[in-house]
Amino acid sequence: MNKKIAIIGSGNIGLSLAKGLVKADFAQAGDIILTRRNINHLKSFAEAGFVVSNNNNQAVSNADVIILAVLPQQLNAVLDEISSSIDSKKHLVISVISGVSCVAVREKLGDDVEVIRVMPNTAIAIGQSMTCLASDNASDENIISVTKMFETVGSVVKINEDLMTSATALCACGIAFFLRAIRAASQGGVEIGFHADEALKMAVQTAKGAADLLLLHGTHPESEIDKVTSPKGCTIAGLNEMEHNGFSSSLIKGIKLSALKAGNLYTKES
Ligand SMILES: NC(=O)C1=CN([C@@H]2O[C@H](COP(=O)(O)OP(=O)(O)OC[C@H]3O[C@@H](n4cnc5c(N)ncnc54)[C@H](O)[C@@H]3O)[C@@H](O)[C@H]2O)C=CC1
Ligand SMILES: O=C(O)[C@@H]1CCC=N1
Repeated sequence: MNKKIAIIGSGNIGLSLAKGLVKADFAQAGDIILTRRNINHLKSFAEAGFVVSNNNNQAVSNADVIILAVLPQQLNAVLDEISSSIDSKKHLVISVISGVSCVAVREKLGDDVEVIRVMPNTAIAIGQSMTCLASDNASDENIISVTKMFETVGSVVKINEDLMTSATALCACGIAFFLRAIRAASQGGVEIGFHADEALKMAVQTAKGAADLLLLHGTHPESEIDKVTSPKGCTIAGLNEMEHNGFSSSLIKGIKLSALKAGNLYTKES
């Protein structure tokens, strides 16, 4: 892509995205402007060729695609700051911010600005994001081009905007949920005899294998589980013990709470 990209708010997700886009050869580091209030934190990125700045307006003026990646509670100040530099004919605005509608972004930036909400996860840094995308006013052309952009760094699903907070919980927060499950498995591994480093390696590869089975076979988890659970065997014994202790229920409840929270992270007044 020969368009310039400004990432406004280069923290965890902004930097993961920047790394992923360069790794995927979608953009050159020099075509990505990273902003942050304290650019000392972006030293390694500047050394890697990214343009770094603490001037959001200058970044917006020098870019075509504006990616908003600050925290919800930091957004209003940023929108007020950049609104005069936004040109609806030139700029496409992409927001990765949880719980903020396209309408809310346009209320500050202007009615005719095209806004696309995108919900990636941190695996975007290695091209493995599950990214959900929604918009209420973007042209088909821009939806297609943003879909292609995020497909270079993972899978993309277009959803209705009202499901965006659910996507946040399942996919963006989901990274943490699965990581915690892997950590717990490795802790179990230590208790039954492995050193921590080997237990972690074993748990990680086993989790990867489980996910890949579903991706490559296109099967339902339960059908793969059926292949592991020998009658009167040790898998079903362990699995049922986990269920008696609320394994599925606790994941479901956590995802529901995260989705609820994701919908309440932003207030227009903040
Ligand atoms: N971390 C994640 O896995 C994901 C986060 N998100 C969303 O992305 C947004 C950012 O999340 P994180 O990266 O986790 O937060 P973060 O706190 O790591 O990053 C936010 C960055 O914005 C910078 N910032 C704050 N005010 C600024 C300003 N006025 N000008 C320029 N930079 C400014 C901060 O210095 C910080 O580096 C949030 O809205 C979150 O909901 C979405 C998907 C996944
Ligand atoms: O925890 C959060 O609020 C952000 C949104 C999705 C992932 N991290």
